[in-house]
Amino acid sequence: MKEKSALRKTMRAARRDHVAAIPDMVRALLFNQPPAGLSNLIPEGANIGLYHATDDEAPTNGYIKHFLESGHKVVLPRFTDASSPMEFAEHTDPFEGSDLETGAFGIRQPTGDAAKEQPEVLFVPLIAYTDAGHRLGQGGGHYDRWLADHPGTVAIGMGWDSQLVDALPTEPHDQPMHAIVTPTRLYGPF
Ligand SMILES: Nc1nc2c(c(=O)[nH]1)N(C=O)[C@@H](CNc1ccc(C(=O)N[C@@H](CCC(=O)O)C(=O)O)cc1)CN2
Ligand SMILES: Nc1ncnc2c1ncn2[C@@H]1O[C@H](COP(=O)(O)OP(=O)(O)OP(=O)(O)O)[C@@H](O)[C@H]1O
Repeated sequence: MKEKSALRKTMRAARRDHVAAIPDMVRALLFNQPPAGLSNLIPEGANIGLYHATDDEAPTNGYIKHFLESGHKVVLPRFTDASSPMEFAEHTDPFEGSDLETGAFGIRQPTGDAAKEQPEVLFVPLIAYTDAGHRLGQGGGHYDRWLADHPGTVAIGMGWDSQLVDALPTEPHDQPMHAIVTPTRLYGPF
């Protein structure tokens, strides 16, 4: 969809500028652990899906460590290219990343021998979001397809405040988030 691709371009650039303007010492303090308001959405012992963040994405390392320390299994997406579906596999070493390898688009993901697992709560990267929980992703349809195929999943968008937009172009396959978390706000739970 043309309108979405144009918006992705603008919003990726806005995100790059936003992140570049955050001093490193401040950035290190952000997204260290999920806000208390999310705890109702996260059943005890649930498998938690996160992602391995690229440079400008909301960082996930703090959440990964937090959930592992709280007794949850953490799973990360694994995919071969933009057109094939993604799956999730267990990640146990956030300190060294010894169980990860670099895949398509330079994204670190679980190696082939990591056990396939299903997330029950899924933190989702995004390019833009609205205050009603609508989300614009990378355009591969990976998360939209996965969430359509796993309807019980609690989906929580993770992004920077600069990624908020008034409205997004929508298509019937777009999957709404149950909540969106930023360094300053929790939108939802809806
Ligand atoms: N960190 C991370 N992992 C993820 C995703 C994501 O958005 N972020 N995904 C989300 O679905 C899945 C991978 N799917 C992807 C689909 C398309 C592109 C993509 O088109 N990338 C752009 C480059 C973006 C940029 O760096 O500005 C491209 O190559 O044109 C990336 C990932 C699963 N893992
Ligand atoms: N449930 C689905 N079944 C089949 N194809 C789908 C489904 N959901 C999305 N797609 C396809 O995926 C492609 C990308 O969709 P869209 O532009 O909405 O992606 P996005 O929301 O930005 O990406 P993502 O969900 O990966 O972050 C579209 O061609 C769309 O038709």
